[in-house]
Amino acid sequence: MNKKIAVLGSGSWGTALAILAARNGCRTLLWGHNPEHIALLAQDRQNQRYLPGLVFPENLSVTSDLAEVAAFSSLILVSVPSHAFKDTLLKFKAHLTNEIQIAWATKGFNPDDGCLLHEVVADIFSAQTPAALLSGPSFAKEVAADLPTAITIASSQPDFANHLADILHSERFRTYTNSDLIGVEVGGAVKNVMAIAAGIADGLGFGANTRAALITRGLNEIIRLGVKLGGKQETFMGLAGLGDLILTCTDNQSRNRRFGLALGQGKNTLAAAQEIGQEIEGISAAKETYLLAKKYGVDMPITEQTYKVLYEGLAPLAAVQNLLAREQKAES
Ligand SMILES: NC(=O)C1=CN([C@@H]2O[C@H](COP(=O)(O)OP(=O)(O)OC[C@H]3O[C@@H](n4cnc5c(N)ncnc54)[C@H](O)[C@@H]3O)[C@@H](O)[C@H]2O)C=CC1
Ligand SMILES: O=C(CO)COP(=O)(O)O
Repeated sequence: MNKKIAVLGSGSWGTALAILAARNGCRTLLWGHNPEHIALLAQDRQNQRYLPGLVFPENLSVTSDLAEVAAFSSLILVSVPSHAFKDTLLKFKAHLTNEIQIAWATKGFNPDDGCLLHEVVADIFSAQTPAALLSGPSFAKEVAADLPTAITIASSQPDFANHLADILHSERFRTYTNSDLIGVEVGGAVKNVMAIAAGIADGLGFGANTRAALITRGLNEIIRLGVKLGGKQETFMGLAGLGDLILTCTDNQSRNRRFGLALGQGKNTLAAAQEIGQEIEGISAAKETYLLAKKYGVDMPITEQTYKVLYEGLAPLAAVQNLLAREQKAES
């Protein structure tokens, strides 16, 4: 395979995806914004901080120079946190001289305005720029350890989705294509809010019944918002919807779930976030989802209570009580 890809973001997910592409025979360049961290990666040939013990394949190199990225490949895969997504693309664009194809694996909204990330991409580049999103149940450590994983590649340009699938797909990493960008984006962003809520419930000592109820009613909320924003209902029953929701609400590898667990056990938001020490996308997604729900008149009670715990100092137990005290209604 004589293909090249540049991965932007040298955290756990960007590193795992770069290792995956390189293992598949693709020449891969991993970019990170922190030159000292990148120097360590170059020296150790592994990412000690995020994926210790996984030696980089030979065809994986690293850089902190966006000009080098722009010269290396016309295909980039962005895996920086959502708060850095727009800024990273703007800085990258300044170095571009040729056509570009953009994929991203970031899960979240643009923080300033709650826009979906495909809107950010279309604004910065053009609506014609080949664009695709990677999402679904995929913990970085398990992908890097080559454990079987299945994900969704969403794009309105089937040729580009297939091209990306060709680079990433392997026996241990199955890719499914989907044309519903909005549904896949909303599923990936809002499941992090539900994972915090599920963690809170477990941290408070509630049981499996509560967790299953939160996942099911959480899915309902995600569908209501996603369909309102233009996503397709069936997308939310797939890997990037229910699949990722189950993963992050039930497994302690999830930073969002662990953050919620710490809150339920009595830690404050700052202490809980410091304990995790990595990106917790659900914190900002709770705010953005809450504001979108208000803007579009969508009923999202779990999101609302999670928002109030994170931003208004509501006690986790009171949040659960508020949910339970809601009036009896038909299941929908
Ligand atoms: N870790 C995982 O298992 C998965 C993560 N994701 C998504 O991938 C995205 C990145 O998450 P992780 O890599 O897991 O986070 P992480 O916490 O492991 O690493 C975050 C990375 O972002 C970098 N960063 C921080 N501020 C930055 C800035 N202003 N500009 C550029 N880079 C900056 C950090 O230096 C670090 O390399 C998130 O949206 C997350 O939801 C998606 C699927 C799986
Ligand atoms: O999105 C993820 C797995 O699909 C990772 O979830 P966390 O960010 O909660 O760890």
